[in-house]
Amino acid sequence: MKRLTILGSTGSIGCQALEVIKAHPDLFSVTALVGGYNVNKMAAQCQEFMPKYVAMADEIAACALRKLLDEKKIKTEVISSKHAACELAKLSEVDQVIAAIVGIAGLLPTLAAIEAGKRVLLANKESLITCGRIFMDAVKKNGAQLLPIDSEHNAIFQCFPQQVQQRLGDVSLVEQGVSSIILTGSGGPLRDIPVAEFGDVTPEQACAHPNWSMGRKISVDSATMMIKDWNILKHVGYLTLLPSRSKWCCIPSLLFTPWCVITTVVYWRNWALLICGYLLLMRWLILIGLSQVLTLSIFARWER
Ligand SMILES: NC(=O)C1=CN([C@@H]2O[C@H](COP(=O)(O)OP(=O)(O)OC[C@H]3O[C@@H](n4cnc5c(N)ncnc54)[C@H](OP(=O)(O)O)[C@@H]3O)[C@@H](O)[C@H]2O)C=CC1
Ligand SMILES: CC(=O)[C@@H](O)[C@H](O)COP(=O)(O)O
Repeated sequence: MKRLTILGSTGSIGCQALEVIKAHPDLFSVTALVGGYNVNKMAAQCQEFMPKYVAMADEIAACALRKLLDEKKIKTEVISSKHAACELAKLSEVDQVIAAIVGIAGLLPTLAAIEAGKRVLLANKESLITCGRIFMDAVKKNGAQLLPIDSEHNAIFQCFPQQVQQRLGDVSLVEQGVSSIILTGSGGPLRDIPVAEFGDVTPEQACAHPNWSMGRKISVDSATMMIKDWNILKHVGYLTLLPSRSKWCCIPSLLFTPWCVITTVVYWRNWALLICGYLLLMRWLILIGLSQVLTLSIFARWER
């Protein structure tokens, strides 16, 4: 039984992670949840998953949550200090941490989990974009594991042999025979809107991705294609690849695939190429990460 802390449990990735856990109660259990300000959603999650601890982003949200939990006689301990999320990320009784707080707020709790030597399933792109080298050094120093669970990085990860997967951040992909890596981009909801009309686009339009159901920040990053720049920056930190040392390609004009099925192509020096993608289910990636299998050898029960 793997015991988990979920950072950002009230968000899109967090809720999907809880769906995975709910479908596999014999394999995974929730020890701690961390949310921001969505008190009602957190109360519902506490009622369903009975975590031992919860952290909220501020004391107002924590007080409101304590009140709701008291009414329902739920015993979860609710905290909200400055370091509350970090404390729950490094609990000794926790095996794995899902890092799915959006933005820079996710940095310190994720780093705390790494410093505690946890296996970290990383959705928070921002940590590697801003602090890739620091994070990868901390992974090595503390014997932690970092597994990407956003679609692009997980797809690349799946294309590598196990000896590379186990040494990411500490191995030269060029020396391992990788020639280049291509990301695809769908263009999201604005794909067919001329740039000249972007000024009239509403937040709701920008967040209405035709294929993925994601939080608002990542949806806007996808709609503006900024997400692809983020992803390249993130690769540089995560894979220890400097753009000058390897050919980095992100060619939306060539690989503008509206379906979001193939996310990555890895070219090898021997002319082999490995293509990976997912059928629009973040739950698959989460399950692969949680179950510690590197290939799709586990059958997802909710699909039966
Ligand atoms: N959604 C997806 O399919 C994908 C997401 N990602 C990445 O995963 C991360 C999460 O994305 P997503 O789930 O879409 O985002 P959401 O906006 O849906 O959720 C964000 C989560 O972060 C929490 N949060 C926000 N601010 C704070 C804070 N100050 N302290 C503690 N918690 C906070 C929110 O809490 P609350 O709502 O309670 O305020 C919520 O639980 C992002 O970095 C994104 O780039 C990567 C690949 C795919
Ligand atoms: C689900 C996920 O991880 C996103 O990063 C997604 O891949 C965005 O892709 P598009 O911007 O190409 O739609």
